[in-house]
Amino acid sequence: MDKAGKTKNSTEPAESENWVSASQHLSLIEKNKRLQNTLSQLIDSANKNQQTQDKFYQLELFFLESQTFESLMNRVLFDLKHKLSLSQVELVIIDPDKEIRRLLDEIYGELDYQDLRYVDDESEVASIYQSKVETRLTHSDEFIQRLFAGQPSLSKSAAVLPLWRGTKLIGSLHMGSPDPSRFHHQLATNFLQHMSSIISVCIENSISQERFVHLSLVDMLTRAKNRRFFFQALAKEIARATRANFPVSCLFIDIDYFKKINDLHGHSIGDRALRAVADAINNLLRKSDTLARFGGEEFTVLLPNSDATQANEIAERIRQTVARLQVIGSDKQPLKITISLGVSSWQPDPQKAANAEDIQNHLINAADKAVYEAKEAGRNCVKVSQSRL
Ligand SMILES: Nc1nc2c(ncn2[C@@H]2O[C@H](COP(=O)(O)OP(=O)(O)OP(=O)(O)O)[C@@H](O)[C@H]2O)c(=O)[nH]1
Repeated sequence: MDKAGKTKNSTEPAESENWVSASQHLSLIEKNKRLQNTLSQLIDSANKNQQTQDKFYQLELFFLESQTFESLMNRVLFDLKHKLSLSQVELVIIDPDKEIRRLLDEIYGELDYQDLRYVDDESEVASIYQSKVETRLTHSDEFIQRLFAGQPSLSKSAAVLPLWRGTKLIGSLHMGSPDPSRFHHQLATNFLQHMSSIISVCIENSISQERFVHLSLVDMLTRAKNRRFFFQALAKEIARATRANFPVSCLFIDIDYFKKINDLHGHSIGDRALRAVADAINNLLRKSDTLARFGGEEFTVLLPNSDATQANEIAERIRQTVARLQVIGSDKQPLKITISLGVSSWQPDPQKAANAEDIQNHLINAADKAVYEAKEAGRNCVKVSQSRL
């Protein structure tokens, strides 16, 4: 019983138990401070993580938005460097049989990136990793030197990310930082790995997209470009020639008496002759020239930076080469294949501004007329248009 006569409840703590000593009180305050510190560090780190996640999320969207292989490469090789403050970015793409290189070459012509490297098979990528092909963060000078071989060493740490599509290795992405602690082996790699998966998907998608573009610009029989591509290339070339003050020339090429080849030897031998003519012309052209199949047995060639004299020489060389072709006919004898060629040229004149459409019409109409003259003159010859704009 207490002084008030109440019986003390046995479950209530004794007064001495309720009493907290000053030292215990201080220690609780300390503990609380520490907990608050830990909490604010956790919140800090969660915020930083959120910011990093947002940054990577934005980057991934940025990659996913690229419509062509060219724009994707610009984003991966240049923009990524700036957005993540990197010193070096290099991309390696596995391209067996050089199929991707050929495809891009045919669509874009010269599409050269210093930091884009193609290799023929997986083993060349595996050799970069030395051991297992998996995400690697390193500050090993020796590894970094080898990674960016041939370039001055600007990086003190690097992330090496394999690019997978499912279980298929399609390439490798290498990022270098001037900061030695940027890519250290304890850093969480999940953001980087996620980004590399997105880049893998984007690479595959953009290449599939380019395959469609290619189908719509190339003549399937002869592998020459089609009329649509020719007009696009011509418009681009006229703009470039105007800026740089270069001449542009066009050849119109028509196979002589082609109907007879079909009639005498059948359509499939006619097709073979068409392919042989296209290949022969293509082999005589520069990479920057464009051969297109304009219609049935008609081809056009766009010759950037060539004047009438140079174009005439090329036309004559093509004529002679085609005349020597050995395409075997249905009678097992070589066919007689000859072509008639018309040449047109245009040279920018600073005194006389011309509009692009007029230049285009002039080049096409003049070359077309010149082929007609070559046919009239007995075929198997070259005529150079004297018409000026
Ligand atoms: N085998 C084949 N023949 C084609 C193709 N496209 C067009 N041709 C044929 O090309 C022939 C063109 O004949 P014409 O326009 O009369 O000209 P040509 O016989 O070459 O006579 P000239 O041009 O006057 O020397 C036609 O018989 C078309 O059927 C094709 O893809 N394959």
